Amino acid sequence: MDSVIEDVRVRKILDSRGNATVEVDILTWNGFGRAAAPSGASTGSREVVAFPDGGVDKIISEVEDLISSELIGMDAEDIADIDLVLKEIDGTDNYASIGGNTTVAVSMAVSKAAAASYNLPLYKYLGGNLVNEIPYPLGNMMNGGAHAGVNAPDIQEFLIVPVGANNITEAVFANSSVHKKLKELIQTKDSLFTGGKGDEGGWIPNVSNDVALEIQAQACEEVGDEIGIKISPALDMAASEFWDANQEKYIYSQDNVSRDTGDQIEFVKDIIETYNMIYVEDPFDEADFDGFKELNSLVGDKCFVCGDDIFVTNKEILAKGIEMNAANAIIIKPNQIGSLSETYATVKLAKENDVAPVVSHRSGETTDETIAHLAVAFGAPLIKTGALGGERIAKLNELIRIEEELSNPIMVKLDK
Ligand SMILES: O=C(O)[C@@H](CO)OP(=O)(O)O
Ligand SMILES: [Mg+2]
Repeated sequence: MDSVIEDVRVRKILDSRGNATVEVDILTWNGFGRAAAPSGASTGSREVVAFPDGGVDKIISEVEDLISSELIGMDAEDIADIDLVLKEIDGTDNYASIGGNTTVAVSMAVSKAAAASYNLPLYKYLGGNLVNEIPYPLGNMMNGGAHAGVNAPDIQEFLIVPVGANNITEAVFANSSVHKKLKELIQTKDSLFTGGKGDEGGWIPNVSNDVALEIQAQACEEVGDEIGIKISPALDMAASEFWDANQEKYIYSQDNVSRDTGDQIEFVKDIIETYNMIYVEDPFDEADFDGFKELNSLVGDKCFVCGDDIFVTNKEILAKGIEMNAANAIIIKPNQIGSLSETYATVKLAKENDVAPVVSHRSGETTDETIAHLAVAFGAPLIKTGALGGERIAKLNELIRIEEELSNPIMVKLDK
């Protein structure tokens, strides 16, 4: 009774890139939940459709009433049924008619309303009372590729993990210190640097991929020494973005080099070993399961080899990856798959097979903090949500609040 849905509101709001997205309010008899959908720039081709033609305006004018007339009277606790109803309203297998961004925002808002109806925070409502592990934040330090301008490195994200941090506050401040240090280091290598930042708040240096890797490692070491904890470098290469299917090569335009899959395996392995990378995401094109498999067999014991565009939070595609042993980690982005229950099914399959779920933001974000709760509820070892910028710190600061609320919080144990 407490969680019966009484009202559904959908509105058009801004995201961090200045594009339109949806925000959904769900009112129950005794609670309220609000969630907004993010959006990607380097999207996997098998992600569900974000919005149909007509965009958010079509959702407001044509879809809001359809959704609210179905959902009002349903119990927000019945998230699996609600997600099915949304799928039925949509009627396609990839949310092409009402948009996965619409359905994911409804799905998350419904769960938040259900939690609020019983006066529980979302992480506790979903994860249970015994949940006490905090994920390490993968902080975004420098941006290239589709998240930056023309003269930036081809590698999309130079990330770090403060693996020695004892709590989330120490972790997020370690990340912001490395971000500050990198500003100084970039200035020594790039005389034209104006302090420009990419979509996720990382700096955009006008340097080669190699120089970026070097200063990334230097910043980790110097700040790590200053504050007395280990900080490890990590990458999201987003390699689908610079894979040329005709030439069958990875094109590094900033360095004037192209690499076939064999060269790419060697190149990435070498980077991982030289810099002790703890995590590398999308080192190959989304269709290159064999490249993933080979790299995972070479370095999977010491590095998270993580699939984003290759798996798109899709349980069936992950099953193929598990069968091939293509990766030991998977990016979890609820809007790639369109609902909370489908997201959970993928997380469950990953965990059952020792594939680490890494809950992630998108490059276009809002101040919605839901993924902080999902990461804790799912027991994710890592959360990827930037380091700075209002829409990024919304999640990081929420993790600080969650940690404060827990009676016996611990940082999750990383097995790399
Ligand atoms: O590639 C990624 O992992 C994400 C987030 O960092 O970018 P986008 O949202 O553009 O897909
Ligand atoms: Mg990625």
